[in-house]
Amino acid sequence: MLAPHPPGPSVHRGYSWPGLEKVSQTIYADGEEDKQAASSEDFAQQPNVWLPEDVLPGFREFTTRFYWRCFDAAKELLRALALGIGLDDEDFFLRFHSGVNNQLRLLHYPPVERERLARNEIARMPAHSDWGTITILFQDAGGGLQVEDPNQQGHFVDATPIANALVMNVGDLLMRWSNDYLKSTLHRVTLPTLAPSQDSGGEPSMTAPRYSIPYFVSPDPTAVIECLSACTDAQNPPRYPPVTQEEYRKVRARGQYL
Ligand SMILES: O=C(O)CCC(=O)C(=O)O
Ligand SMILES: [Fe+2]
Repeated sequence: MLAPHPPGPSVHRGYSWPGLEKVSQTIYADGEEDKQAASSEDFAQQPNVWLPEDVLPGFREFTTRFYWRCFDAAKELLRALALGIGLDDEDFFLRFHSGVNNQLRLLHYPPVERERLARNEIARMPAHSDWGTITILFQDAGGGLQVEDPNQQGHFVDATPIANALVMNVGDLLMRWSNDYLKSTLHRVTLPTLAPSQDSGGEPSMTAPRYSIPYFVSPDPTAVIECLSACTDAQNPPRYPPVTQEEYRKVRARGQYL
């Protein structure tokens, strides 16, 4: 193993093999390890785990550049969200996000038997919400990502791939900030929507592999997330107590909700 995932389920770095997280094959990379080590203890405990440079020349440099490019796009979204929520200060969210606590994941879902996936005997990724502020997601053309209809529990709709478009998920912390005005929806990855004949020419009883790249945008660990007054009033009091990102991450890593 050239870039092994560190022990324990809550540290997301390096290569994570199928089954480790009940997900699939993933490579995690986080921003810039120099910055992390310098910026907080937390990141010193979670240094990146890179492949040796000669195994995949340029991977580290490219991935790091891509990480910060994604953050540029995310900052535009955070500004738009601030205005959409009704804040006067479009930079409000930026003050809580230096970018070092984001996470870039390169996901590979190997081919699986269609029947078993259809019968829910295996899941590509079970239903969950993301923990951070927002997630931006790049997905291939195969389909399979579904989002729960917030008005109809248990009813999932396809997030059909659109060429050159990214998907943006609202995470739990933006839901808390906005006092449920923006919902962090449950989503999952299931059977590809592409017909077997359109798959990449493999076995018809097997799905094609799936590739996706989520970029999780999280506040800095010490940021306090508190329901915004723009989203609360007498009829709509704050639904959540203030919490730091670090506290919330730990609670969710234990499989709990606050
Ligand atoms: O692979 C996908 O499209 C979804 C990934 C996802 O939801 C996640 O990693 O949190
Ligand atoms: Fe997700």
